[in-house]
Amino acid sequence: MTANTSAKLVHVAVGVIVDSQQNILIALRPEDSHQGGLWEFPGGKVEKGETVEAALSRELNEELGLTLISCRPLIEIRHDYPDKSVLLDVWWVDDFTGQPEGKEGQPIQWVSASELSGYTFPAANTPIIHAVQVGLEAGR
Ligand SMILES: Nc1nc2c([nH]c(=O)n2[C@@H]2O[C@H](COP(=O)(O)OP(=O)(O)OP(=O)(O)O)[C@@H](O)[C@H]2O)c(=O)[nH]1
Ligand SMILES: [Mg+2]
Repeated sequence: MTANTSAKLVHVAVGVIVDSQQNILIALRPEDSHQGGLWEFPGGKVEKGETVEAALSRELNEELGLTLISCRPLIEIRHDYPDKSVLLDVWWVDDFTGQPEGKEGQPIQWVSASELSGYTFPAANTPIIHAVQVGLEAGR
């Protein structure tokens, strides 16, 4: 049987969380996960019947213990990995409450926009990182 990649497109809600000092929160993906051992912007799969914002809010709570207050769309990226196709729906997270923790044991780190270039992310993230750097330079 021939796989139909578009039928398997995985819709993912992704948050670029920015604090008052313009630092960005990144997390390390577990070794045994898809694109494991690479850094990511927190988020996860949009469930059936869920809006992207609701998925983002749920994922930020599950993964980091944060409560989302406000977010705005940043960029949408469609990327085909050899084993999987993803639609990354990326949002600025401008306001949240709570102190982020790696609730699933994942290391987390606050980094400046320029420091992002020193971390290895999945291939799909290259245009996201560019958009974050341009956006923060322009004062969003
Ligand atoms: N969260 C997140 N996922 C990303 C990024 N870049 C990227 O290619 N992905 C891909 O998006 C897909 C879904 O993300 P995820 O693993 O966070 O999904 P999830 O939280 O629902 O995890 P689960 O499958 O263990 O329930 C993965 O295939 C992952 O490799 C990113 O910056 N953040
Ligand atoms: Mg996730």
